[in-house]
Amino acid sequence: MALSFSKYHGLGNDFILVDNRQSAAPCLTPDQAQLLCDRHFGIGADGVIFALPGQGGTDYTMRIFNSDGSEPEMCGNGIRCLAKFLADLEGVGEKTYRIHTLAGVITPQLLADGQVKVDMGEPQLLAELIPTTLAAPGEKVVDLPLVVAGKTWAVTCVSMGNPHCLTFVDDVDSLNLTEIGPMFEHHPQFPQRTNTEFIQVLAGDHLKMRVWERGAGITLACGTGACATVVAAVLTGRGDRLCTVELPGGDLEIEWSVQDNRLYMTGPAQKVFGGQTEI
Ligand SMILES: N[C@@H](CCC[C@H](N)C(=O)O)C(=O)O
Repeated sequence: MALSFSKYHGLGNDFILVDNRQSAAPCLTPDQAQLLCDRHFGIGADGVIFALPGQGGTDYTMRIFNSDGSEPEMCGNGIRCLAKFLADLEGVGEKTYRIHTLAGVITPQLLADGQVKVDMGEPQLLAELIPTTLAAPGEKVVDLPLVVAGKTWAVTCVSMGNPHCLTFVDDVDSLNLTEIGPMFEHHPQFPQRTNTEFIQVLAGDHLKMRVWERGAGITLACGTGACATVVAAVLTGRGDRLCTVELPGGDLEIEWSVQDNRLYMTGPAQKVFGGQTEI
């Protein structure tokens, strides 16, 4: 069977976008998505995103498979790419979409300058909502000790619909993420695995972050992770509510609003190419 696809990226976090508007179920299995994401034997991507019909009065539904075939609840860079993909399909410019995701309704807005601003919703902080067993149900995980690779890390946990474990370090570039990333991801205290962000504070409004993603490994950027980074920085008194988060693929502007407790993420989304592949 031939599959038409488009490839987009948000700061180098890259996705295969599939027009799945004719059916409520993704047209690929997790195994097929995993093959397409392979950088040697497939198209190459951090994940596959499906644009499905909207549910519950929304414009569209987003489903996503990570490059290992697992299905996350949300993807920040991915939803900016999806918004751009939908606008390209519809032939429109500035527009706001209401997108149903497994993490609730998310609202990306295409701006006049080509950037996409996304209302990412409210962060969840209670241990059982991350989920993690690092604290009792009803409690938050803020700067609590976690032993990984023989070292004690002070970690903060935040859910942006998907799980994030965040830790502040003196020098992000010196870390061997390939070695320690999988140990955080599969740590028994994260029953649904976790994304892990390593953060260096450059200034109160400027945080440098590297990420090991659940189901994808090292990526050049993570939108939900950037939002979780600002939440962790504010909770631990290390950063401001309005921050530039510097990632290997570029910068995201993140605001954690005092007014409505929601996270707002602004960044780019770019089409790379389109094509057809056999599956
Ligand atoms: N890159 C994403 C997050 C994708 C999902 C993540 N790997 C997970 O399993 O939760 C982003 O930009 O948010």
